[in-house]
Amino acid sequence: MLFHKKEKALEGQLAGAKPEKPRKVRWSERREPSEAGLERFQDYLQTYSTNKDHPIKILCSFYKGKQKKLVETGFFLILQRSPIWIIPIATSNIINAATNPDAGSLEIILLNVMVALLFIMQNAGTNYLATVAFASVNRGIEGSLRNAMVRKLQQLSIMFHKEVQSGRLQSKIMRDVENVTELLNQIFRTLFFFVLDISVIIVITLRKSPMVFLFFLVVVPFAVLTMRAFKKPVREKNQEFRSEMENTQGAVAEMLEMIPVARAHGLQEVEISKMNTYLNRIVDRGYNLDLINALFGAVNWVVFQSFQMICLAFTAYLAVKGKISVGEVVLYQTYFTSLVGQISTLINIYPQISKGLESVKSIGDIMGNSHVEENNSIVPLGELKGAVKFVNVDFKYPDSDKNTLSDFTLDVKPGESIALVGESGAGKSTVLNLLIGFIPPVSGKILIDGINMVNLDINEYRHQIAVVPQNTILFSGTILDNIAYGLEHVTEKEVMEVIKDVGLEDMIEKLPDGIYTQLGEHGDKLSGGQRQRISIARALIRKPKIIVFDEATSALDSASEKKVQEATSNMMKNCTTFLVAHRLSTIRNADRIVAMRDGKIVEVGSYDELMEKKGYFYELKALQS
Ligand SMILES: Nc1ncnc2c1ncn2[C@@H]1O[C@H](COP(=O)(O)OP(=O)(O)OP(=O)(O)O)[C@@H](O)[C@H]1O
Repeated sequence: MLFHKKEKALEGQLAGAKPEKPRKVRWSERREPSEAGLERFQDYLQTYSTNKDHPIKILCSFYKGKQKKLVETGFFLILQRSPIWIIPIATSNIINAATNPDAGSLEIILLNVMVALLFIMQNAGTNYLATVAFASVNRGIEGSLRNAMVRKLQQLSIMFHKEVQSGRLQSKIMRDVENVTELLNQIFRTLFFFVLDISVIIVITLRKSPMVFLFFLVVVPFAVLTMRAFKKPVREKNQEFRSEMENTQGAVAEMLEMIPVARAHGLQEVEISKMNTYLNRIVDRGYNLDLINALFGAVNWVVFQSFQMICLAFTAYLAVKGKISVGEVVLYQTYFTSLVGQISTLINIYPQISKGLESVKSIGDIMGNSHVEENNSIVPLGELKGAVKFVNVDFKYPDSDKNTLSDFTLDVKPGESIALVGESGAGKSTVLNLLIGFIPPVSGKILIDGINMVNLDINEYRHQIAVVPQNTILFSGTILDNIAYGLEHVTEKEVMEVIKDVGLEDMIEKLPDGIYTQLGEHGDKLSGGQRQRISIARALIRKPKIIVFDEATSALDSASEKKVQEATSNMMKNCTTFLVAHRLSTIRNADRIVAMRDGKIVEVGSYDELMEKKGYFYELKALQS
């Protein structure tokens, strides 16, 4: 956008910043090219549609095209892990050499120390290389998965977005993807190490002493299960504590939201005592958790050490009987610890694995959702003229048992202004939603410049219309960013013109940064009326051929509204206007007023015609005056 350069310069001046030195591009800045992102998006859609109930298959497909990196990661992980298997062997050899000294003992000790040191040293490098290779795969999956979800959310119908809480969608994009990344990490690292360690230990033990192998086969599962039994109460208390924390988190969020309401009604103490109940419960649960952690931690330690002593007793017995060497006693002791540790870790991460698999499924609520807005693009629209024709349109919301709109027929010429009036729930916003293409008619058709809307490229159409919604939506950015939202070529003069049209020039002049003033989140620093005017300016600057106002001036006082109307009337001569307003004086200048009741058109005519007719519109007007 033309203004961005200037804005950056302005920021630089304010901060007194020096020009930055060229620097190396970091991983986080290496963006996936958009075609690759699109290809990956298609892959994810395909995966989620064909493997709906198979999270493991979905998970495997995330690695598509990354096999080379995975092999590289595996190679470095094996090297990284190798000291764990080599050190006990070297230690065993050294102890054997030391306990049975002869002429070659010192050489054996030196050689084993050197080999062990070599394996230890390489760990630093291979650990780093494994992490780099693995992180690039996993972070890549994390990024492209979020990217695909964002793309899909932009495609899902407005009805879907109205029905699903935005908080749930946010949690899917952030928390669920995080769980999946964690799962990928766990699966690859923990499972890989588990399989490697167990295989190496089995092979070495089987070759050296089948008797010790049999002992491991019986005692290791027994040790793991006993330790697990003692851990169960700790896990349960942990879960209770976690769920209490989650409840409290929800309550804190609600309390923060309610602060203005509570303050306005003098209910601070009620809120404090409500929160105290939650906070006290956390204290109790936390205290119980600490006690049980300490108690069972100690019991667990005792069980583990006892089993180690059993293992030591058994291998020492074999050594006394001359079946194994003293060094091998140490070797098997280390392997025993490693086996018990590995199996326990695997069991402990099981909840994390099942949480991750749940998240893989939960992401499917977005990726596998079929409520996508249809865009047939059969007939090119070209330059929009603004003719709109509703022909016998019926509409029914999916969960509703009766039609919201019935037999709605209206022929609107280019440049005409139409006001929709009627009681709350009459169906006015539904007509506007149909016109924008947010919802399709159940029967009947809508023609835009004579073309059935279902055959249009809906994006091409929407680029030529503008909508001022009931609830003004601003984003954190400058006033300029908010007005020129999505437009690439806008001049300062054009922005200032629309600002003048909506009567915001006085306010902007008083701001030290003018149109470059940063708005807070959702434009919180502005009044309702100011926000609405920015929203109108955003629509006007697009020079649309059809403009839709849904209660767009409700937050303005009558004088401001009149000013906005006068200023925008010139511009609106060139475009078809659809307007919904509860304040009936607002629609006085509309070419035609369409009065609606229960989803049907009751009357159509100019303001004077309808007032003269003394019908439904006249009654509505009388109620307001
Ligand atoms: N997503 C939805 N699902 C089911 N019913 C809906 C949905 N949105 C609106 N309705 C129903 O459709 C009817 C028409 O709603 P609409 O919002 O079009 O009325 P309106 O005339 O614009 O009302 P208001 O002036 O209060 O904005 C109402 O009865 C409403 O309850």
